[in-house]
Amino acid sequence: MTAHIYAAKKGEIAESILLPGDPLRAKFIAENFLESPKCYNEIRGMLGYTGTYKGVPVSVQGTGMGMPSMGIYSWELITEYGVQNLIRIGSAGSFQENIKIRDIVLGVSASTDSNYVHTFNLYGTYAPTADFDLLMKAKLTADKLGIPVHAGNILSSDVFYELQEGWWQKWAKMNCMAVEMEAAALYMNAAYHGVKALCMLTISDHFITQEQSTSEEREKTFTDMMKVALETIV
Ligand SMILES: O=P(O)(O)O[C@H]1O[C@H](CO)[C@@H](O)[C@H]1O
Ligand SMILES: O=c1cc[nH]c(=O)[nH]1
Repeated sequence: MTAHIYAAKKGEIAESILLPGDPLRAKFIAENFLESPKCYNEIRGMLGYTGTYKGVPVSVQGTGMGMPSMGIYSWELITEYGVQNLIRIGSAGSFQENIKIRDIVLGVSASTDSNYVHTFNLYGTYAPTADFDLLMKAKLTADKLGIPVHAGNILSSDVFYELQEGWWQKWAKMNCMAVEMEAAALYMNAAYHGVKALCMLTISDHFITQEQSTSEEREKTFTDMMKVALETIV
C-alpha cells in the first residue's frame, strides 16, 4: 500500500513491469498481450494490471506525464512492491531525419532539463543511463523479431510546449535522437535503488517533417514496441 497505488497488496505487482505514460496504453497491453490480467490500481485513473506473458508474471502500469509523476510511480513500485525490471514504453518526438515516424528508439542515456536530480545531492552532473543488461537484451530481442531499433541519447524534458527559438536543433546537433518527458527520472530512481530500467520509445511525431500520430494511434498501435518490451522481460 502506497500513497498512489494503495489498493494493491504486496505480491500483486510482478518483478517486471512495463510503464507507458498513458494509462489507456496500459489497459490496451493488459487486454491484448497478457493472459488473465487483473487490475490492481485505478487510483487517479492511473491503471495498473498484473497478468502473465508466456507464463511469466508481468505488470503494466500507467505513469502519467512528466518527471514528477514518473518519479512517484517508479519510486513506489521499487520501494514498496519490490519491482526489479522497469521498462518505460513511451512516445517521443524525433529530432533526426533518419529517425522516422513509428521508428523505435532505445534510450541508452537520457539528457534532461529537469531538476529531479537535486534530491540525490550530488557534486557534479549526473548522467542518467539505462541498465546495460536490459538494453542489450532489448536490442537482441528486436533483432530476433526483425524489428529495427535506434539506440542512443534521448532528451527527457519538463516542457512539452517549449518556447525557446531553436531549442530542439541544439539537441539534434548533439546527436540527441528524440524528446520525451520521463526517462531521466526513471533512470535516476532505478540507479539509486539498484534495480534495472530501460526506456523504449516509438516516434509519434517529427520535428522536421511535422508528422503527428493521433492519440488513438499512440494508445493502441505501438504494438512492435510492446512486443519487444514483453519479449525482453520474459
Ligand atoms: O506517450 P507517453 O508514454 O506518455 O510519452 C510521451 O507523451 C507525453 C506527451 O504527450 C509525455 O508523457 C511523453 O513522455
Ligand atoms: O514528450 C513528447 C512526446 C512526443 N512528442 C513530443 O514532442 N514530446
